[in-house]
Amino acid sequence: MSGDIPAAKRQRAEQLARELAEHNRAYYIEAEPTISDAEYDQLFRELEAIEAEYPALASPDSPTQRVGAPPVDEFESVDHATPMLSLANCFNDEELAEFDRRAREGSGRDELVYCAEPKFDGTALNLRFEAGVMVRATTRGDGVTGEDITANARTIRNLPLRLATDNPPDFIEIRGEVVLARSRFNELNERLEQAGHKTFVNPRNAAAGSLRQLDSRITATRPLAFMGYGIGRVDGAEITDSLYEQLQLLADWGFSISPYVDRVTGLAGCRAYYDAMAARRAELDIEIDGCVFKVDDGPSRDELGFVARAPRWAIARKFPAEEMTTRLNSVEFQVGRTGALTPVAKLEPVFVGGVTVSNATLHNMDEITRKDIRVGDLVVVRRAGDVIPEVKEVAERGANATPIELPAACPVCGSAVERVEGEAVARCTGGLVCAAQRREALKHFASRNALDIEGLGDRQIEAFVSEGLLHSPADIFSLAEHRESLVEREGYGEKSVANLLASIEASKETTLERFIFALGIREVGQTMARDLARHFGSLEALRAEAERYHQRLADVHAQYPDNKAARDRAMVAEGLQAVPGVGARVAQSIADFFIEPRNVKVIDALIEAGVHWPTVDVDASAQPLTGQTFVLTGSMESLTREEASDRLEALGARVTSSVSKKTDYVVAGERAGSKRDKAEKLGVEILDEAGLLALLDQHAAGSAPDA
Ligand SMILES: NC(=O)c1ccc[n+]([C@@H]2O[C@H](COP(=O)([O-])OP(=O)(O)OC[C@H]3O[C@@H](n4cnc5c(N)ncnc54)[C@H](O)[C@@H]3O)[C@@H](O)[C@H]2O)c1
Ligand SMILES: [Zn+2]
Repeated sequence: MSGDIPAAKRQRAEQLARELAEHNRAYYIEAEPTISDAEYDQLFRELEAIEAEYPALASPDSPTQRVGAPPVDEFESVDHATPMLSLANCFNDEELAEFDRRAREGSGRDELVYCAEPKFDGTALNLRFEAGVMVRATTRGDGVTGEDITANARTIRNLPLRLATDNPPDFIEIRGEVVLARSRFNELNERLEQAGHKTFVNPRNAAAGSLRQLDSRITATRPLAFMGYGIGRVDGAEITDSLYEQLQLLADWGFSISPYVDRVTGLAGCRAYYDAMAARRAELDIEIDGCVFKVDDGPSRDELGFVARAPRWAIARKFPAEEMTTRLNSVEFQVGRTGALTPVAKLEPVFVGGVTVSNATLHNMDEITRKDIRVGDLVVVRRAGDVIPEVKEVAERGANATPIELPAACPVCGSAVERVEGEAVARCTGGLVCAAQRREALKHFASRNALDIEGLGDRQIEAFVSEGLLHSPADIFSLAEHRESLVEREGYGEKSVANLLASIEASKETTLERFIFALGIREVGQTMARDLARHFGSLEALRAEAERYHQRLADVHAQYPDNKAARDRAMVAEGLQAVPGVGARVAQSIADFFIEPRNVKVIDALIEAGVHWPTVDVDASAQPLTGQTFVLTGSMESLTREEASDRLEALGARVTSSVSKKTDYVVAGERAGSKRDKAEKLGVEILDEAGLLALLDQHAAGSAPDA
């Protein structure tokens, strides 16, 4: 039978097995992996696929049949009372559905209830308690035999050394993950760096490496935490067979468990849980790399049983890998709306964060220099959540790698490129002469949150700009003069041109805040535009104040030519800076914008073309919470953050995302983290959920007409 296996397959399987065993050692023993988890998983799946096709190749010691890595001599080896297995994993929704289908069939249920938990990205630990006292702690090792690291485990501060109960089981194994919170990880790395030691790549490796220290005094200096997730063998006590209830039991006994554990029903429940955790991932201080779904009831689990390395009743639904390595082929400089030159990496396409990425930002020249990135290098690309993919660091220096240089002239218009002292950003000095800046300014002007011109998207603008139909935003309103030639264009016709011209006409009726936002003033986003509109009520008032500010700035400069602190102090009370959220930098760019004659010309032309808006009644728009800034953090029971934010904004408040001295209130729900700490440090008032509701009620009541 083994004669049927093609030699190439056998060789590949052997090679994969060898490589994976080597990676296991680097990962579990050294805590210094040499490839990313995603790449490891790819190799693992390749081996699994070959073994599925040729089962004779799946030897009992194949990495697909075993867990982790065997213990080393440095620690004493200890057998677990029940094996510590791994988890089957899946990377997409179909595989999750397949798991649910098999679990239902295997257990004979129409629908299963799952205990849903975050999958901690740390390292597993098994604890033995005898008569309620922790007597031994072991690593997972190869799943059967682990390493005795009791002395190290005792140093973990949130790990109870005695169960908080009067009736402990005679014997119990408690399992969980040793983790290092992100914030603690950064502190640790800083400390290591200062002491001239090697730093860790990520919190997981730091946790694993710290736990396996031969000197427990070193472990004691590492801010590790233990998060309980399960129970192994139990003697001398009847405990609930519901995994969800077992977790509550762990919590009662004094263990930290994830605040996000839940009980969900069926595939739909698992999906919703996964989506919710994926959305929350970035803000969690303890890193997670997926969700775990475990069949909650004991009898169903017994029906399902185990395969070699994992239970059939549990699955880890992994988040898409956020980092991958690939080749940096070249660098292009893109010119933005404000002339800023952004270096963009052109990459060998790579699947990361759930999408194929071939462009990633390199941020600016300072970052490139700091990370010493060169064309031809193998680089780590990161795409976390919805953020733009970035080149994080060099993974390996390429042969013949060449340094990246900032062009002296704008790649689009040829104007000089300038780098302002103390700023990381380089800019094209061409202004509206530069087609790239014009194009980006026009895209911004027509975009949804600005004038919202339907039918005039990025693609159309690019075409119109390159054909010379559009130079400045005001030209949009004379497109009607080119009706004839527009109709002739490919992909256009009478009807689409009529639609486009109609939506351009309709966009003339707008609001002051949209108009201010559409101008594309540097540093002025949507929220700021709204605040400016509300504060000044009219464009004339804003313009007048910008001019006054500019003049005042010049005077103050003359008064204190060498004293920036004095200048800053003198400007604090100036008109523009009285608007919430407007600091010296923003005020300066607003002033610069309105002083520039080319901008004034564009504004006048737009108004001339018929763009108009109702005046904002400054007094009427002053609402109970106008001028107050809120930051929301943590979760609340009775309303989501979006709802809270909507209700606050409806009362005139500003809701922002970062806490500063200018923040009036931080609303801290359950599990609020670093933002709450920062508020405490800065002395910003903190409201809990009840406090927020009271505040909302008070103002809602206040605005209702009294009988
Ligand atoms: N980069 C490398 O070289 C390399 C090498 C080996 C392994 N790996 C990574 O490790 C994975 C395999 O490791 P594994 O076998 O430890 O599996 P795993 O880490 O994917 O899943 C099993 C482990 O999850 C942990 N876990 C976290 N939260 C849990 C929860 N709520 N309930 C139960 N368990 C929970 C437990 O420690 C358990 O042992 C691979 O898929 C790969 O991503 C990478
Ligand atoms: Zn240019």
